[in-house]
Parts: sequence; structure tokens; C-alpha cells
Amino acid sequence: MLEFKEVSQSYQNRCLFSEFSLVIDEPRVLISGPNGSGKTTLLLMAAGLVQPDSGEVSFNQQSVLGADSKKSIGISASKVSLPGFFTVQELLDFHSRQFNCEVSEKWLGQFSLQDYLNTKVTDLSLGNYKKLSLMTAIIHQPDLLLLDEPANGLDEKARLALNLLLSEYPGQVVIASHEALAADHNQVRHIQLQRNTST
Ligand SMILES: Nc1ncnc2c1ncn2[C@@H]1O[C@H](COP(=O)(O)OP(=O)(O)OP(=O)(O)O)[C@@H](O)[C@H]1O
Repeated sequence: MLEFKEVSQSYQNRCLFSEFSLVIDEPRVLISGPNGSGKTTLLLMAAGLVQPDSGEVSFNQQSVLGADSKKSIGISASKVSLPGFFTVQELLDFHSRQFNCEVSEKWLGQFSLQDYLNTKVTDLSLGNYKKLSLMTAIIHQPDLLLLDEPANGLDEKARLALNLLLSEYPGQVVIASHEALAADHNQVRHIQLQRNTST
């Protein structure tokens, strides 16, 4: 269960969230809202990568800022950059060593990344970079998977792979996107953020 408790967050003089509280318990959640409404910021706070000005964010009753939460949370977001100097293989190996897990051949194949194992991350196309970002988010099978615009830049085959991932993934998946999820994900909770006009 992901919980935001009285979270406030401002940038410069713009208030994005003011004592915002939300409990997310459903296995599949889609967060949408206008540009700048704070979808990415919400995911970054859920991953413990942005510490709110005040309030708490917890996953399964544990603060997401704690070291332990890194094992149970995975995130793919364009604001979370992958290190460009690694090759794809080196980055996957790095993550698998970090979490003491195997790289999934199935998802490497589904996302057609085998041909790019020796390519430097910085040289990847937008779509292949997104696929690698998804791979690094799921590599340790986190209980909470946070995906920011996961379909962005994906070709048809990769979109099908993403749909398969969303239908099969055993953990909770929270997606921020302007796009609806595929129709067969019928048990999706939809959260609509509004642009906060207060300062
Ligand atoms: N590190 C930061 N420093 C300053 N302002 C920031 C920072 N991060 C986000 N913002 C601002 O916070 C607001 C919300 O940004 P965020 O990326 O969370 O919105 P979003 O809903 O994901 O937008 P989009 O639909 O365009 O992706 C924007 O006005 C953005 O400029």
C-alpha cells in the first residue's frame, strides 16, 4: 500500500501539493492530469527520489526514504537518467549485482534488446532507452513499480510487451500517463490530478 500523508511540495514559488493525502492500494493505478500538474513529481516522491517539503510517503508502512525501500520499489521515468557511459549489458549486470538477481531473458527478448547489449546507453534511440529503463525498473521484481509515461517512444511490438508486463506483473503498478491503459486492464484505478493554482 502506497500512502501520501499530508504531503506538501513547492518549487520556487509554485505550490504543487498542499497537505495532499492519498492511499493507493489497488494493483493497477493510472495517474493522469494536465502538463505540470505534478504526476512525475508524485512518482519521484513515491520512489523516495524527491523528499517532500513536509509530510510523509510510505510503502507498506515504511518510509520510502529508507534504504530498505530501494529493494521494494522500481521506477522508470525520463527524469531518472540511466548512466550513459555503460553499455546495455554493463548496466544490466550492474543492476543485477546490486540486487543479487538475474537479468530476465524473457523481458530482454520481449523488449528486443539483445541486439543492443554492446551499445552504449548514450547511443540508444529514444525507444530503446525507454525499454532499457523499463528493464532496470523491473530487474529486481519490486513490489511497487512506478512508470512515468511508459509507452512513450515505444514501437508496436514494445507496446504489446508493455501490455503483457502490465497484465502479468505480480506487484503493484502505478503509472503516470496521458494515455489510457490497454482495454483489458479493467481493474485500473484512475486518479486525476488537477493543476494546483494556489502559490
Ligand atoms: N526540480 C524542479 N525544480 C523546479 N521546478 C520543478 C522541478 N520538478 C518539477 N518542477 C515543476 O513542477 C511542476 C510539475 O512538474 P511534473 O513534471 O511533476 O508535472 P507532470 O504532471 O508530470 O507534467 P507533464 O505532463 O508535462 O509530464 C512543473 O511546473 C515543473 O516545472
